[in-house]
Amino acid sequence: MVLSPVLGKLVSKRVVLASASPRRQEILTNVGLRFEVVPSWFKETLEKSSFAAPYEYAIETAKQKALEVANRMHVKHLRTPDIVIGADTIVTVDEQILEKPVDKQDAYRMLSRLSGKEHSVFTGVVIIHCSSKDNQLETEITDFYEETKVKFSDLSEELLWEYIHSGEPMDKAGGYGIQALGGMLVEYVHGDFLNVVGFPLNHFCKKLAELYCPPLKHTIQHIKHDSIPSVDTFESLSDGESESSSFKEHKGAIKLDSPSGVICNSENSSGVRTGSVVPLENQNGVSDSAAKVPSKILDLMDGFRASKALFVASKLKMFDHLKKKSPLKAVDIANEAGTSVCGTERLLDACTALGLLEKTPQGYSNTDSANTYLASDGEYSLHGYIIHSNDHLWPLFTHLESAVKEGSRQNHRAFGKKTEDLFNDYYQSQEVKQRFMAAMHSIARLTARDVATAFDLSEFKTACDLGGCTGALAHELIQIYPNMKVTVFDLPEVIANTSCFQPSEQRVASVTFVSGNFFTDDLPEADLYILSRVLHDWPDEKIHILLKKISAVCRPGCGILLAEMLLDDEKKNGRTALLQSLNMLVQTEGKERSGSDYRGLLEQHGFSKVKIKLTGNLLDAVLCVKI
Ligand SMILES: Cc1cn([C@@H]2O[C@H](COP(=O)(O)OP(=O)(O)OP(=O)(O)O)[C@@H](O)[C@H]2O)c(=O)[nH]c1=O
Repeated sequence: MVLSPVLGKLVSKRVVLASASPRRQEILTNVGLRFEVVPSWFKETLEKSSFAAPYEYAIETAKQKALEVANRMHVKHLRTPDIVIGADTIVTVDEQILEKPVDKQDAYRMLSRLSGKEHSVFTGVVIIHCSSKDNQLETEITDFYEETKVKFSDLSEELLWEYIHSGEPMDKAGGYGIQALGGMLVEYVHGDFLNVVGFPLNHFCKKLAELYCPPLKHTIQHIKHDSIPSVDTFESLSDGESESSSFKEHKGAIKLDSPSGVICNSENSSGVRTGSVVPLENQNGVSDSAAKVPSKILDLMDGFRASKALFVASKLKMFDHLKKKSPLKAVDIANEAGTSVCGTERLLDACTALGLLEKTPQGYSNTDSANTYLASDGEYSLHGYIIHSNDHLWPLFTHLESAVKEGSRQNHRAFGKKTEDLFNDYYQSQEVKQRFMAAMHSIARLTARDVATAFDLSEFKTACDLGGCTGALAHELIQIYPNMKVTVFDLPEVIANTSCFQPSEQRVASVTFVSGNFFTDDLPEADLYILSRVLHDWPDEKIHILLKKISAVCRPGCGILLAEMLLDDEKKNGRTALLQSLNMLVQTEGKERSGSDYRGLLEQHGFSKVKIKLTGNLLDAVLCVKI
């Protein structure tokens, strides 16, 4: 990947964003960084007058936010993160620091000060590298700030109040959001736009490049003093693992500053190569046509081949063999897996090109990602979900065309039987049941931390995870909220098979398993009801039945926590969630919904204060409280 090798250095690290700001999450998610969001509880109350310059205040606040999270995660015996990122954005005008307005009057005070003038927006950023020595947290802190100048037009009273009543100013420094309605107030911006939005991405990448990729001697002349190292410098650092499809479109179209070459695409179905710098004399006319190659479309055409290569390598346990011993030659792996040598070699080579394996003259080895996510014993292994995708979703997706024509699920076509109840199918054979539970478990393990920390849930003393399956989320919750007791409520055939998914060393006593059907049986009492990947299985009518039932047993102050992939309101961005909605079409009567859709459903049953959090992980979170 040309653009993201610096971020790629963070792939195998546990990165935490210590910020509740949805804008920061979005900026970092958009560039393919994988991170957990753990909002800081640090109160922004440092004495401003004790700082010589406003940026010092922003940096110190960012530092305190990040340190609070690093300490909390360490002290609570959670896995200490590798890196915590904190940020603080402030606006300064007439030597005054403006933070987020406390009420509409305060927003009016701020915006009228900014009217017709130039002001500065500073974001202080802190990157903390954490380690644990003798149970003590050790930190190495890197900080920086970015300043952007913004000028507002003269704002009339009417405009000011209309803007304030839109609600947009309230959670934003200086009382405006340049990325939305607030953009209409702005005459000019000098500097990094994203810095105003809340995170100076360019400067952040430079810092990472400084920290992780000190320039090699022979490339120094390519790096302008004030720029992110130019793409040919990144090229030599690129590790296939960091490849993310959202950047691929740029490939083949980018001409390097360096006179020595052009970037073209590695072998795809059109026979055009990608990813390497090709000297001019070797181009064979590729450079002219490369700009015209529709890389994104070609990648999509290849998408099913790549998925299937991953599925088959997982099914044949190749990542497990390589985790046990590596490097291994194709012939050794073929012997282990009982497969042909020529077929195995092609599969391993394809997996190497997909960035899942590394290949040297000594043989093949797993990448760090493959060890973590693809080997079946990895802590965050996706093996269960991959096998479910291969054995269950793949056949269903071959009938997508019928699903789209008919607007309904295709279980009868894929598996030759009509499904009256989705889960009947899953649970009638032991093998299918185990496979489905392993799939749900792997997604739950991967997302549980982000869901559990999306909001401060410490006020809820008891929780009931309806359809909580193996209890993965329940176990995460009691780690983070040690005083919480969690009941996992699921069908008897699920509860009977949870034992092999239980953690060995945790305080298991705080998690209780109760069997029942949430549509037909009484619900256990709880302060907080959790529905993780449940509502997306059902049409609105069924959701109303369930929410009505939960509402009836909820006392005022009790809550519901939803964990779902949230669609954007316009249903046009976020391909994972939109593809997941197709996934629901082929196998259920349900669908994915937006945060506003869920808000609407919840409010009809007396739940209010609906808060929506995009976590940057596969599942987002929605919290609401019964009034
Ligand atoms: C000027 C401006 C600011 N913001 C937001 O203002 C918040 C600043 O507050 P903070 O204290 O730095 O962050 P926070 O939101 O309280 O989150 P946290 O990091 O948890 O303290 C951040 O959200 C920014 O995006 C915009 O979205 N657009 C703009 O044009």
